Amino acid sequence: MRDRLLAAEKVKAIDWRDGALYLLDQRILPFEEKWIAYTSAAGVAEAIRSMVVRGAPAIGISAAYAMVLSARARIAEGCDWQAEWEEDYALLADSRPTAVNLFWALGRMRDRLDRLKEDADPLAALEAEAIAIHESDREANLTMAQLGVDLIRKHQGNAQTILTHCNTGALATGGFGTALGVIRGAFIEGMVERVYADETRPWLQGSRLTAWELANEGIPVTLNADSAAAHIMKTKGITWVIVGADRITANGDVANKIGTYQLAVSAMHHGVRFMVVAPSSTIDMNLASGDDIPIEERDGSELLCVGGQRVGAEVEAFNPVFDVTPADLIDAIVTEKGIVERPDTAKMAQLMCRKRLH
Ligand SMILES: CSC[C@@H](O)[C@@H](O)C(=O)COP(=O)(O)O
Repeated sequence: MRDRLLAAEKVKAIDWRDGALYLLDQRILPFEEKWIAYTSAAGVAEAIRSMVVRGAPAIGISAAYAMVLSARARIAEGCDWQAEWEEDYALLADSRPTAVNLFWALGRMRDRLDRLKEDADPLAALEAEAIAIHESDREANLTMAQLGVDLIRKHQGNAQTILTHCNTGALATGGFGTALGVIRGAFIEGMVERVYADETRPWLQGSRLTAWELANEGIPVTLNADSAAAHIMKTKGITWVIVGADRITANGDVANKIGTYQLAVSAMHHGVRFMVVAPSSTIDMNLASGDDIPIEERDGSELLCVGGQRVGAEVEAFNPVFDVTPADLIDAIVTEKGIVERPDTAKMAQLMCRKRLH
């Protein structure tokens, strides 16, 4: 299955070459495929903030490369380059608050620098670390896809009708996706009849990105309004809701794109299984529960305007872009270290002690 999964890796959103970070501009997909080259950490921080690049793992990978760009520029400037590198670190850490992969990747880059032998080349070491972070996310996607497919097979086998939310595919990761990776794997194995993709208001990751990724590969996909999800669960024979995550806490609570929580409540009501797929870099064992997760609120204009055109009345808009699904609504969390069914604090702690399966 691994080879067939690798052959399905067609789209990518992040490219590190010729000493620059290239990002596929996700603000204008699916109408235009435009790559932007970044050569400074400040540029990458702005790309994360403005969502040129988005999705928890992709944000972390981009930040890691940004720290290489920072080191190159700061070393060239001379003086106390590490102090200025720390300023870039803080700038990146401030770009988006919810996805913990950002802080995890930045932490790994700083650790690499701290462990550096005196005569070692810091730039080469940081670049190797960023590439390792990128590669290991790609590997994690492959492992999670295989584990997720096995889990589906264990419960129901073929003929899955799956509902998903946001975009968790190649555009959001270093490989071919977390939740969308499992869906891709299940399709390759002949197990998927149809995928329902929530449009994911207000940024439309579902209609612009997920529908585009799935349609490009010939995976049967139907787009629906977020508010149609409960009706679809009731009438369309949904077997699984499969989503990604931006931060999972020590008790198994999951922060993900706004609207995920109501999907989990609905899934429980309709007896539909609920799977979360995320690499261990998304797990934050420092937070006891989802109540502690900082939830990003973005500008109200994202709600009040569509395609740059004002559609809402002249009122204030509240735009939290993530929510927290409590662990007791989740059937399984699939990671590259293994699967946790019916997550709780003890099971999450056991999972984090395990080695990666690849
Ligand atoms: C593999 S991506 C998992 C999550 O990052 C994804 O579901 C999500 O919520 C992305 O939010 P976004 O605001 O588009 O960065």
